[in-house]
Amino acid sequence: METSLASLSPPSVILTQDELKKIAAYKAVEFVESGMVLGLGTGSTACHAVDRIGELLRQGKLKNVIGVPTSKKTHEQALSLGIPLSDLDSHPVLDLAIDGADEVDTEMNLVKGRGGSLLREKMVEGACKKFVVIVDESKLVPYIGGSGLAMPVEVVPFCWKFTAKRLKDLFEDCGCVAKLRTCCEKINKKEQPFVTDNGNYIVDLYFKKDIGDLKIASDSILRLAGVVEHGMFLDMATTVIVAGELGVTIKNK
Ligand SMILES: O=C[C@H](O)[C@H](O)[C@H](O)COP(=O)(O)O
Repeated sequence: METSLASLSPPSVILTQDELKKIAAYKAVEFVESGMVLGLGTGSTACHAVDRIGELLRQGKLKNVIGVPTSKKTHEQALSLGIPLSDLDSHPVLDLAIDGADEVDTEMNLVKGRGGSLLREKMVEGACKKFVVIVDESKLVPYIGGSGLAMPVEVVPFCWKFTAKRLKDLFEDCGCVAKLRTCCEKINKKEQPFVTDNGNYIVDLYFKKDIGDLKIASDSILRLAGVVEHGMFLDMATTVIVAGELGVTIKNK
């Protein structure tokens, strides 16, 4: 694993989190070449990368790029920018994907899916030769789950409470709390489940302690009937670009 510092001089003004996301995104788009088939990520950081790809295509600085979006939202964004689109059925091997993450640990393992797009992201990014992750420095954690925020699990709606209970029981020793994700829309003052692009629900897991061996944790979650996928992306990122107040760090596998 090699770590290098890109040449970005320390800013004289404090940058906002969104400006840092944009810096990481633009840096990642430098890896894009004409003729590539690209996985297009989802979320506020990936959105900057998709915008930039659209801009370079419009300017003629990139040509013949094809995008495979990881969500309906990114599909819409890419369409509006005139990026030619395809899917995994037609392009089962992609050259490069660029996407954000909710957490990045010291081994470049990720938590993704706080925006609800983890399943399509894992399918698309798992089919890429290179997967470039773009984050601002707030996403760096010492271990997965270390932010204290959600580790999302996509589950089928059928008896979701049963599945949520089994997920919680799996991680009882870590003080796990399992919560159904809801959306802002209420019907008769009642909160409604957040529904993914695939028609599923999300159960968010919160841990009080380190969950230990991530491969074991991953396998035990995936063994539960009712679980579709989880938001741990283990050993998938090939490059992580981190934008922080002191500049951009690029870490390669
Ligand atoms: O489902 C959402 C995706 O995994 C996003 O890549 C992740 O949540 C990071 O999003 P953002 O760049 O908005 O922080």
